[in-house]
Amino acid sequence: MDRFIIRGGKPLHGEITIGGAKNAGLKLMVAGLLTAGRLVLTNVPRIADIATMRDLLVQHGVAVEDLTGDGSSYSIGGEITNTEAPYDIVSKMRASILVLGPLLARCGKARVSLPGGCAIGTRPVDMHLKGLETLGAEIRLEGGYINATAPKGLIGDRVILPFASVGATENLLMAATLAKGCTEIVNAAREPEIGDLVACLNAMGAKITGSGSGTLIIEGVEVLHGAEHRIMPDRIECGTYACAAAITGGDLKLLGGRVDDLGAVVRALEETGVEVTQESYGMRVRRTGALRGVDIMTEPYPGFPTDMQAQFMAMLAVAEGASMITETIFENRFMHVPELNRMGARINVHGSSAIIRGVHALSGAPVMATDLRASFSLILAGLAAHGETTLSRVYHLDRGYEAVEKKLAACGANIERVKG
Ligand SMILES: CC(=O)N[C@H]1[C@@H](OP(=O)(O)OP(=O)(O)OC[C@H]2O[C@@H](n3ccc(=O)[nH]c3=O)[C@H](O)[C@@H]2O)O[C@H](CO)[C@@H](O)[C@@H]1O
Ligand SMILES: C=C(OP(=O)(O)O)C(=O)O
Repeated sequence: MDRFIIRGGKPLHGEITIGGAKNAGLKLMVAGLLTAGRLVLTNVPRIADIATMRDLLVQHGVAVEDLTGDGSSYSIGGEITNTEAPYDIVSKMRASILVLGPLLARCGKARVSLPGGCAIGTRPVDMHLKGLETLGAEIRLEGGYINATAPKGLIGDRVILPFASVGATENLLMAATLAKGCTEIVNAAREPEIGDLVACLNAMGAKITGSGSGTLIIEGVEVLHGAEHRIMPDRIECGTYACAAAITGGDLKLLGGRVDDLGAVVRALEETGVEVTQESYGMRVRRTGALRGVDIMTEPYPGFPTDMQAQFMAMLAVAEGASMITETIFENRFMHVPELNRMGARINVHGSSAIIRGVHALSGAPVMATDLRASFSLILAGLAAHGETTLSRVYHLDRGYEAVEKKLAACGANIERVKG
């Protein structure tokens, strides 16, 4: 298992190119299941989750071609020969559940392993299943699998989501593109990645309106055709490197970064005393004064994203004064707290809130990654800490961040990957 060795204390200066968004790219690849034509995706991030999604799609029988040979551009589409998503892939990556709607819509049946929980929470899929049932699917849970059929095809209807779930919105949205008649998804999630998916589906011939409004209207069509789509920049990667500039007192140009996608994060950064500007090349983030504590609550978009919570906590650990972070999306997303405390942070968790009392400095320590964003919060702490930090279980990080050590080292960080 690879690990990182980080020797902290250097402010980061320079340019980092923001890659394509993991949380858009994965769903856009799944959209390839909806067409017998060719969906060409560009700006694909070279991360482990994308490779897992490629494996999943290939075992469904569709053609997945690496167009440039470097994993940055794929063509996806063709006939589906297998409608089962097996446990060994779904258990690796929860986004696999998103094949359920498209398989049902195109083939009238699907057998998908239940994803189960993960380090950050139990993460049920009841809203995905209830929504598909509203569209006419018959669903049975058996032996850890979701067995779904739509003998008469999917039929458009009104689905009211009790919570604006990102995954449920995407599953229903994709299924509804090929359903008979009109579907309305009320209380749909509004994350920018869903806007990207809508844009791609519409380019494939879908008829979707209401993107970003909380109500999606989908007029079903007979077939979707091929299209070409460039995956949006990863707002979470961008926000993460913004925290790297902030925690080290540096100045980073985040090429391709978009302030508009990161409203709540940018406002919180500014409250801590960090300067953020939109430039023609992307987002610039710099800090010259002290960091100040702030209070944050994670919420569905346009609120503060849960996927930025751990990284912000590392930053607030060295801010002046006290901060409070309340996590409302996942019930167990504070696994980084004991690790940050081992580096000298003073953080107490009370239920869904963490109180962070800023300390003057952190000190390097051996720490362990528990999930994707927690991993990066420990890297951030290591970049700011005195001495050496060793981060193990880097495979969590590799799920969603491309070339971390190269991007950071190019801006002056002392970080190396030790293979093992
Ligand atoms: C691959 C991807 O894009 N992952 C993102 C997606 O995850 P994901 O799509 O899993 O997140 P959801 O918005 O669906 O989940 C939010 C909350 O709703 C609960 N829930 C969800 C569905 C359901 O049927 N029943 C239910 O109870 C979940 O357990 C969780 O507590 O959105 C999350 C919230 O922005 C992000 O943190 C993840 O990075
Ligand atoms: C929680 C995340 O991803 P996933 O939904 O794939 O676990 C994330 O990207 O931070």
